[in-house]
Amino acid sequence: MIIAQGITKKYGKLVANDNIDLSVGSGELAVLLGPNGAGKSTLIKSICGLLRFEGLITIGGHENHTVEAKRLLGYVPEFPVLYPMLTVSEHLEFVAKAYRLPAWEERAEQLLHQFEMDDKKMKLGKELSKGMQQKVSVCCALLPQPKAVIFDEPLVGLDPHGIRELKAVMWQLRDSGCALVVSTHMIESMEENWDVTYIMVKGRIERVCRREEIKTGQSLEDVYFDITEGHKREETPNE
Ligand SMILES: Nc1ncnc2c1ncn2[C@@H]1O[C@H](COP(=O)(O)OP(=O)(O)OP(=O)(O)O)[C@@H](O)[C@H]1O
Repeated sequence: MIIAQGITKKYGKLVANDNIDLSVGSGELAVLLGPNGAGKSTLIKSICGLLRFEGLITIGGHENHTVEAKRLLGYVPEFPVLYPMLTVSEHLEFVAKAYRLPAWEERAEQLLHQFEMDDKKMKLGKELSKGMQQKVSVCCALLPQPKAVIFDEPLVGLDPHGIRELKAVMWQLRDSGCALVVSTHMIESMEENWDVTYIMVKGRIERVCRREEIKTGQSLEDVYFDITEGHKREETPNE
């Protein structure tokens, strides 16, 4: 569903993404890991069509800058960007109209309820806390029922209920056949349900690891530190 081939992105002389290949199928959850500055957000922005890059990215077989690709793709950015003078309800209405969604109201209600935003519908974007903005951003991305969703650090700023709900939503999306890419530093939060992990270091994919490849007792965190620090963490007696 999401295919990136030979992606190179330079900011001046800095090569932020160096010849990256990534492929995420329908019903697959890919985790994107890497230290600060590894190039994760750059890759995500390229996939979402927000940056110019060298290489080819397709969503459901459509080149990523096309309207067809954009219809299929949902994006939850690292930092939510809301309209300060639109209410929460108006944000969802705006998305519904932009995507020409039929009968979207019930789904919008259900999403807002799921993230405990029922009583915030009339609040303006500028009146929302960071976590509330994040929840609205998630609701807006999911309203058009995308077939592929990219989450950039989605759990940061959410309260425990929001984290639980968003994780549940991700698993539901995956089970319903959606392709997911989740970039995060909160490795533990993804341990339960990942299918493939891409570990980026200095603009390159250093390791692609499928769940079935990791050894019994090995965690995603272990795999990460193996790659980024070149050795396994010493196990503590409690692990
Ligand atoms: N707009 C920009 N102009 C110039 N350099 C940039 C720009 N955006 C990112 N970079 C650089 O590109 C590299 C990759 O940044 P990117 O934000 O993609 O990393 P990241 O893996 O998402 O990091 P983090 O985990 O800290 O969010 C970094 O060296 C960063 O300084």
